[in-house]
Amino acid sequence: MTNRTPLRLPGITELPPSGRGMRIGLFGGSFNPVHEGHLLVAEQTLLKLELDALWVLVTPGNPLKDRTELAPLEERVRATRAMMDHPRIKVTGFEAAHGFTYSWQTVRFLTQSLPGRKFVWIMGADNLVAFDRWERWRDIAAMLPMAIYVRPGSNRRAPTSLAATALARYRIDESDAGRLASLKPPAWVYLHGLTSALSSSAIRARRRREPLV
Ligand SMILES: Nc1ncnc2c1ncn2[C@@H]1O[C@H](COP(=O)(O)OP(=O)(O)OP(=O)(O)O)[C@@H](O)[C@H]1O
Ligand SMILES: O=C(O)c1ccc[n+]([C@@H]2O[C@H](COP(=O)([O-])O)[C@@H](O)[C@H]2O)c1
Repeated sequence: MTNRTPLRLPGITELPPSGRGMRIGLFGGSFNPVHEGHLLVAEQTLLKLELDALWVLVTPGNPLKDRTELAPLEERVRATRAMMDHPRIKVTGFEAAHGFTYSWQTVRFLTQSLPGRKFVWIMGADNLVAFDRWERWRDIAAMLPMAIYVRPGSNRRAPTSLAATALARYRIDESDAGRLASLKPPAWVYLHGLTSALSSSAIRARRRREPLV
């Protein structure tokens, strides 16, 4: 008998199973374009959550964002792979191939198809502010633990946002972040650490002003 579950996710290669169940961070994003703030979140959460791997999910399109300026998925996947060249990081655009629009679909698919893995949802503090507008956000919180990473501009609003307040009793102390992946959801942590003020929208705005940059 083997506990290896074959992965059928395009762009993700199988990793060796570990005795305690592999801990995998899911870091979804538009990456339009990718920047060093994304890399910072990826590296810091790998470390602080004691993850074995981080899967970067390049979305076909955030359902809450305007898509006028959205670069093609393949282009965003390619640039994100180049930026996140790290042995524990896998970058994939698999949500598009499955026709997933909402994160709850991705989370349900992964947690059901790979029950031996311990998944954690990762997002910046700005997304906690808007989390109550996500489709089936309470179901997401009930399906897997979540880690919120500090982000300049959102740190005052995020901890008192509607979703943070609704989920307040499930918040764990940052000193326990290494245990988060093993906790039964709902469970979440607000992570502090190195910060980056970079944003894709600011980069796009600069490119519009200075097209040759
Ligand atoms: N500088 C940053 N610090 C912390 N988290 C970040 C930072 N930039 C992006 N993130 C997080 O990374 C994920 C992907 O972000 P995304 O691709 O939307 O980039 P963005 O810079 O937020 O884009 P935009 O400015 O267009 O909203 C999100 O969870 C977001 O909160
Ligand atoms: O499912 C939703 O309703 C939903 C709403 C907003 C954002 N998301 C997801 O959140 C992740 C971060 O999005 P973004 O655009 O902030 O990088 C990305 O995986 C999106 O698909 C998901």
